[in-house]
Amino acid sequence: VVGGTVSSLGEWPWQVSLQVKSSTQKHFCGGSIISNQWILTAAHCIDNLEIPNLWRVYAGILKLSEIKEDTPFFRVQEIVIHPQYVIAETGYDIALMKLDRSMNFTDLQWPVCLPSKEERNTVYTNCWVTGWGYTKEQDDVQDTLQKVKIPVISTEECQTRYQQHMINDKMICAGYREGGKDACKGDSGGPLSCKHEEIWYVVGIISWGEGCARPEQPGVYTKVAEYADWIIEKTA
Ligand SMILES: Cc1c(O)cccc1C(=O)Nc1cccc2ccc(C(=N)N)cc12
Repeated sequence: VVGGTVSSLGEWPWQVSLQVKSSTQKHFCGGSIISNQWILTAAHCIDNLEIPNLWRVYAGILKLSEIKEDTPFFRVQEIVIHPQYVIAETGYDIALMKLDRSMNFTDLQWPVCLPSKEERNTVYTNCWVTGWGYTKEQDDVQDTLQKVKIPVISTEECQTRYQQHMINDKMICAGYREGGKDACKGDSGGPLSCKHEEIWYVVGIISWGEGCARPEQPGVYTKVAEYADWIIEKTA
């Protein structure tokens, strides 16, 4: 996250760190708890890492340095990638991870609400991006979960900022015209969380952007409401 501040423990209880255990173990992407057995993330996080057993899901964490050998994690039993996904920039950048066991909810690990298809036209005015990703384009993963408030912008404004791309109606964009605040590499798969009538929804999934926090280059997110039916079908 660029231009953000540190979060407090339990502030974003649906945020998880998706880590890959190979010869080493490291944070790869963010994700959101949407039920006691399913994590919502970005399909591009899984590129060439489709083997469920590689992944470890850490919930209820604020600092990545908290994670030790004996820190509990969830294994992944199944990975579901949207069938139309190719690369983040052309959309369908959405995936689901089924946990190997049901998660007990606590104050520190708790699901976020999914926006329904009917809420596709809701105007969200209180949206935040969270993650352990880069704080500038050439950076590294951060230790403490960061947060930053970012306004949603219209699809037409977003399309004018990305002339070389097709911003379709299954994408949602957020950013400041002057830049300075944005998601970045390492935040991918994490939520664009919006509070609407006292309830938090995962309105977007951190997907892509030209650089990070550049002026007139907003962040592009997978618009979760457009995939409500797909998510319900796959997690039933
Ligand atoms: C290609 C690249 C890097 O190598 C390092 C940092 C950023 C980038 C980059 O161009 N964009 C990105 C690469 C990977 C994930 C990203 C997620 C969000 C955003 C965003 N701005 N909302 C940009 C991303």
